[in-house]
Amino acid sequence: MADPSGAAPRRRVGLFGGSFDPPHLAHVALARAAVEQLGLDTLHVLPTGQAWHKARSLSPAEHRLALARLAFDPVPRARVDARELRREGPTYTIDTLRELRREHPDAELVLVIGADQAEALHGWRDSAEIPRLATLAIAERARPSEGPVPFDASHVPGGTWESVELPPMPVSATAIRALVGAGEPIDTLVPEGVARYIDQHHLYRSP
Ligand SMILES: Nc1ncnc2c1ncn2[C@@H]1O[C@H](COP(=O)(O)OP(=O)(O)OP(=O)(O)O)[C@@H](O)[C@H]1O
Ligand SMILES: O=C(O)c1ccc[n+]([C@@H]2O[C@H](COP(=O)([O-])O)[C@@H](O)[C@H]2O)c1
Repeated sequence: MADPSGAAPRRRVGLFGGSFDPPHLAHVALARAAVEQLGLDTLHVLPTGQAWHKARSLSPAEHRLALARLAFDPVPRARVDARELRREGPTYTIDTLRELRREHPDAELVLVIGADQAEALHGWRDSAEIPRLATLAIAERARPSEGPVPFDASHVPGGTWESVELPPMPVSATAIRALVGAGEPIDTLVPEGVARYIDQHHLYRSP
């Protein structure tokens, strides 16, 4: 229905961040579902720079950026945004939200995350400010051996969110790295171009 005030609807600008080491089919499905279901005008796909919250060090930025482009360039309205890879120091989503708020002062920002990250969100830098800058959109995440992660909404700062419906896809980048290390195929788990790039650059062959 048209807004009776005649005001144009606010643009919805999405953010979807991750280590993407490597990006896999659940990431791509989540990005597509977010664009469609949330009515996003744009989705910034943000490979993480320095992941302060992960124990292992990530693959070099140039590889993760190339892999992200191969995976997400075909997703309508998604654009791979390298700002977190270029930023000095640890990556905090709040910094990216503040930048995008300045760049899109009239838009609604929508932060897209999997349920596992939503449950950890209270531990993120300046987590209480996040729901003031962005609407949260949360996708269920399947565990490899069980059903979807039961999502506990009490963890969401601010208490409100939208959901992104995704068929359970029990795939993780950790499992893909392990398969490559063991010489097993990964073609059913990642986009074709991603599998080819991993092979050509000998990524993930040793732990
Ligand atoms: N299978 C999945 N289903 C739903 N969401 C997912 C899935 N895999 C990753 N995500 C979400 O995508 C975002 C980026 O995830 P990330 O790049 O860390 O992938 P990952 O598979 O969890 O990696 P790793 O195994 O290295 O921790 C996070 O918000 C995460 O919750
Ligand atoms: O801002 C933080 O403190 C923060 C803490 C943990 C994770 N994040 C972001 O959450 C996104 C998903 O993280 P991950 O670990 O699933 O790759 C990615 O964009 C990270 O930068 C952000």
